[in-house]
Amino acid sequence: MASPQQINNLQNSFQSAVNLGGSPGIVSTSPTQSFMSSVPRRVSASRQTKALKPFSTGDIKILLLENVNQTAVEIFNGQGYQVEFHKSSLSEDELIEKIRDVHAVGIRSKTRLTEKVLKHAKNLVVIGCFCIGTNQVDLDYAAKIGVAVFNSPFSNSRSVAELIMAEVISLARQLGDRSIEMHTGTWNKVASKCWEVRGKTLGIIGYGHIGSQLSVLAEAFGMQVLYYDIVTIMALGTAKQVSTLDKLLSESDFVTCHVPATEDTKNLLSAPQFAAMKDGSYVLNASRGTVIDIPSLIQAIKAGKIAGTALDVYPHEPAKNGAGAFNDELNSWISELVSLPNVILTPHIGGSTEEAQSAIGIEVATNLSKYINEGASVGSVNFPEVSLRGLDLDQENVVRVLYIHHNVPGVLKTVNNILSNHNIEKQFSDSSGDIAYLMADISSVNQSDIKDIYDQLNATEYKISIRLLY
Ligand SMILES: NC(=O)c1ccc[n+]([C@@H]2O[C@H](COP(=O)([O-])OP(=O)(O)OC[C@H]3O[C@@H](n4cnc5c(N)ncnc54)[C@H](O)[C@@H]3O)[C@@H](O)[C@H]2O)c1
Ligand SMILES: O=C(O)CC[C@@H](O)C(=O)O
Repeated sequence: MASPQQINNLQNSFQSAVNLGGSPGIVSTSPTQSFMSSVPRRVSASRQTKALKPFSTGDIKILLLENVNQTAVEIFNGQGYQVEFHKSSLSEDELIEKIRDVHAVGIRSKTRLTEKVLKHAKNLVVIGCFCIGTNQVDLDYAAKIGVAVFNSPFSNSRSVAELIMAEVISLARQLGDRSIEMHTGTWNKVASKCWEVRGKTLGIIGYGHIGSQLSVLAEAFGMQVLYYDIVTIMALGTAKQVSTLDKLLSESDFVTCHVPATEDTKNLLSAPQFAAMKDGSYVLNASRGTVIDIPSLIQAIKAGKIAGTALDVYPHEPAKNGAGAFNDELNSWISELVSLPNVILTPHIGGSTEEAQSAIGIEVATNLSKYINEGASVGSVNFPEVSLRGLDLDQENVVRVLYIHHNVPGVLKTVNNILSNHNIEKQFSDSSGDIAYLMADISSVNQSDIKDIYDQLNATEYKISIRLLY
């Protein structure tokens, strides 16, 4: 586990890498119980900006599920937030109960934050997906209720690419089967249908962070790389982008999926696609369980068309670790799948390395803290990206207004009218679809003005949510 010093160093390098300004101070969400309490301000030694800090930090409640890395827990504890940590995901009923009062929730891929669940969240400000995928969250609904969602877009990409590379070789050499045989006392020294990967073609579907990392690794093993993507992407090394999925399928010895779970990628590989593949080729999937139609894959393996598969993700996955959790009740075809030769199955561990989890913990916890403390939404996946530079140390009586609203004409006029008794030091506003987000630093604000500003903004017809930081 990383030491506090290591976390600090990693956090510092993360902050400078993403170039997020502002203060590391402590803040809360809305002018509730403790907003008038006077808490000493903390100041960043390096940036010399003023820490925004309206309320007692003890008011901020963070719910962390699915064994989110301890680096995140330490960052949130360091901010003075109240952290409730769970190793596994929760049932929908438990989640609804727990989400009621919290300001932030941190999850990985198992927890479904649906509209039904989010409707019960009364104080929620931000969601952190401590992973790449965000399909488990209803992003549109979250934005609609003014909740920003952050993820970690690439901290585990290398880990996934390395796992896939290992599996490409394992499939080519039937390593899974040989290992299982040895574990049961069987010595089976065979070369038939075992291959080198050198000179073979790897077909990558989705040439994003993971697909492109994998491309570099595969070429280092002497493989040729083809990729198919819905956008035109510059090839790394000597990889070649192909214009159709069929072309990739018909020319590749190994086909691997690295696309997000969307309506378009549902059953992207099904019976017709397996039929279009080379005889004796291999299929890998470490993206999402919806991307491959597994019953059709089973038929293609049984028919001898596909020589093996490596799967890390499934349409339904167990909520927690444990013996017997991966069974036909979860997905009706599991016993059939496990009985087939050259099938490598892993429990969604593509991104599960110490390096990736620690980096994800730091990245997402830092972004969540910056959003809670300063309102900075840069890097959010469902929100307009807005940030303001930090306040100078000597600025007194300054309030930061965070106003999330419906994207309709007339808002700025109304809001600036409310703020007009004060000096607007700086202001930034952006929109994304129906949602818009305005940040403004206003000066010459007495403590007694704060509640009045809040009430006036709260009464505006366009408002989705408001926070005032000072
Ligand atoms: N197994 C794991 O532990 C693990 C870890 C990380 C990510 N993932 C999954 O892998 C997915 C990909 O990750 P990434 O970081 O490379 O994402 P990314 O967004 O960087 O890249 C995805 C690529 O897929 C392309 N794409 C989208 N729809 C497509 C389609 N219909 N056909 C072809 N290409 C399409 C996009 O244009 C993009 O280039 C994630 O969405 C996540 O669900 C799994
Ligand atoms: O850690 C997880 O649960 C998810 C890993 C991976 O699928 C991701 O989306 O990053």
